[in-house]
Amino acid sequence: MTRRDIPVLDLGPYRTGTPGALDALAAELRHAQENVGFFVVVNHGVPQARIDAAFESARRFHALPLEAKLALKANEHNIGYLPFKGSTTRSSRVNVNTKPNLNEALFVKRDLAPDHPDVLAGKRYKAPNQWPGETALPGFRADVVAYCDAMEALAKSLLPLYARALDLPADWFDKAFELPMYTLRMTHYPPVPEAEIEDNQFAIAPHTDSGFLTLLAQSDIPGLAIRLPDGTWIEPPMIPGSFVVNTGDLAHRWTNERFLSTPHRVVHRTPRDRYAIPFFFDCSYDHVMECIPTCTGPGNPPKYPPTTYPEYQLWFGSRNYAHIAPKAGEKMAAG
Ligand SMILES: O=C(O)CCC(=O)C(=O)O
Ligand SMILES: [Fe+2]
Repeated sequence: MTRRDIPVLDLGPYRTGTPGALDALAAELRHAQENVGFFVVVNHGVPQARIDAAFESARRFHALPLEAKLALKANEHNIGYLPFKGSTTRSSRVNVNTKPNLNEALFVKRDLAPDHPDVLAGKRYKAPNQWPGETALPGFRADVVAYCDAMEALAKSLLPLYARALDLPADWFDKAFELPMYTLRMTHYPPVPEAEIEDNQFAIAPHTDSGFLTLLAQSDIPGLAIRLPDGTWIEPPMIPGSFVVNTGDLAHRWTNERFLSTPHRVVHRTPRDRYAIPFFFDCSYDHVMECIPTCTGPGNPPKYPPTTYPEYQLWFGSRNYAHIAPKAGEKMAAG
């Protein structure tokens, strides 16, 4: 297997409305989703300055003193700071991960005001972000929110392709994604001397992402590897300014396993700090993901019960993070 096994999709003709471009690209997407679960997009329209500012925000945040970061420790909504070695990827189906990941991260969700009705109602995963002060990091909040807005717009623009790839009308996902849930993970992987890395320990251990799709701005430092269905690990083509896009577990379940949720991991051997800013994109909070009609039929019954974002994320979060646990009466999806 070679690098060429991860398809590169050019969004240019689709974005400019070239006749036939939607269905041509949807066919490429279908191939990528059914065979690899990962692809790379170019000509996506997100300005490079916006991407650079997001990487710079990650660098600035993690350069803060540890006490300042610990003051923002991730809460029951998985919003906030996850300390170094603060997660162990127990949700994995491809590796028994017992060692904590060699990274620290800041999790950001849609920027809700403290008096937002869902916040006041105490809904899981609906809470204000935990920002460092404007004095400590001037412009940080504005840059991160602008990046989330750009990622939300890009992800939404891909939905007609996902719909056509599944032989559905182009607007089929519109209702489900009326107010998408999303999470930006701003990760720092410090260089760790070889001698300090234990057996079966990773910068981020083999895992599948939990959501519908992930947009990962390409880092200039390698480390990400993808496990193809035949078991070989390959690296995505490093195309500056591109995004690596992959399907997560919720798309895998929703499509009755037609779209792959492909395992991946990060091994960080470059003696430099590595930053990653994956954006995890999901449907609206209350939308019930029930097996997509074109993914089931005689002899192919739905393999999963219908589920919602909070039900599935609660299972995933409680496996991987000590700070996430179901409360009495809270519904959780079996993984
Ligand atoms: O750091 C990367 O390149 C990928 C990180 C990743 O897979 C994740 O955070 O889910
Ligand atoms: Fe991932």
